[in-house]
Amino acid sequence: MIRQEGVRVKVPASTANLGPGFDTLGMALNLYSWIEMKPVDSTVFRLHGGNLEGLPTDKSNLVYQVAQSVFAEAGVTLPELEISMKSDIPLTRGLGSSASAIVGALFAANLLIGEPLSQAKLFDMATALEKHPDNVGASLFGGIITAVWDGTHADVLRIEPPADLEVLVAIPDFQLSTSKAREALPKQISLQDAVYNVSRTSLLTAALTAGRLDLIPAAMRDRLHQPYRASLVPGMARILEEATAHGALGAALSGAGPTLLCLTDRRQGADDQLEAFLLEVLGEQGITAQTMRLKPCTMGTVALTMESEGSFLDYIQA
Ligand SMILES: Nc1ncnc2c1ncn2[C@@H]1O[C@H](COP(=O)(O)OP(=O)(O)O)[C@@H](O)[C@H]1O
Ligand SMILES: N[C@@H](CCOP(=O)(O)O)C(=O)O
Repeated sequence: MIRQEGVRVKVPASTANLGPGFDTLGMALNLYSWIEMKPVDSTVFRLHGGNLEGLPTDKSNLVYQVAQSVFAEAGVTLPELEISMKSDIPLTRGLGSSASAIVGALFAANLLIGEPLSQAKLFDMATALEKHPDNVGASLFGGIITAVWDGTHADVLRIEPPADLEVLVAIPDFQLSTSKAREALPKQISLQDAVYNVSRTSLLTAALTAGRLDLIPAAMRDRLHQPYRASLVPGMARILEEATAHGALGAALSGAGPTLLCLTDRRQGADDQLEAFLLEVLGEQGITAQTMRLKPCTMGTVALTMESEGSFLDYIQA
């Protein structure tokens, strides 16, 4: 059954790794993108807002391509689509814009044709496209996720974020593609560094599950990827080293960067001092950055009602 009236979905941004959990931990954030998809006679794209500037408006667009992969999997032919998008997630900054586009497209396309594919299937497809499960898992399921990918199938467990956990991000004014930041990584690491990360990822996962924010400073440290990416984000090494002295529970590169992320405890209210520190360190390197105070998003991707009379933009701005 094809929904001729179309569908609308809302997808959260995500931060991957949380420091040590490279390619396995992800957390959804209360920053969103929206996609509307309708069957039409001739494909058209409506991209709203500055974050989507420059993206393709033809059938090479990622969202169109991903939607077609859902239709192919379900044995449905639907080559012409009207796709409207708006996103508050800055592009190529380490806040999961590509994952939100992939997950939103999979979710919307599946909804448009009556949901023949399960959530687990959508997650496998999303991970195969994104190549790692952390961002797509968080955007699809919400909250904090820990996931593994065997190349075909992804297993995931969702963790409810601790109530007092908050997030401060500094988003530098330059883009850093995930592929470039992955090229900086070594092919091999020492057993000592592997143990360093396995132990901290385990502790961080357990601490988040148990709401033990006091364990985050010890757990949120990494030797697998951040040291190799530090030269790509000037100021990052100092921020990771000193953020806890300025009120953070822990600091990390958000995903592949360049955004820097601090976890904070709402009860400590240290954000002003921490924000000033982040901006000062980046500023010393000649980098201007935008800060955002965010929260973990407990919801994953959700369908929005199409009953409203208003346009896509009226609807999402209401
Ligand atoms: N809404 C969208 N529609 C189409 N492509 C998108 C969309 N959002 C992101 N992308 C693609 O994803 C790329 C960014 O992915 P990536 O380098 O992994 O950074 P990020 O950390 O933002 O996910 C963009 O350059 C663009 O090609
Ligand atoms: N685990 C990946 C996460 C990339 O996240 P993104 O938001 O930068 O796409 C990595 O660290 O490469």
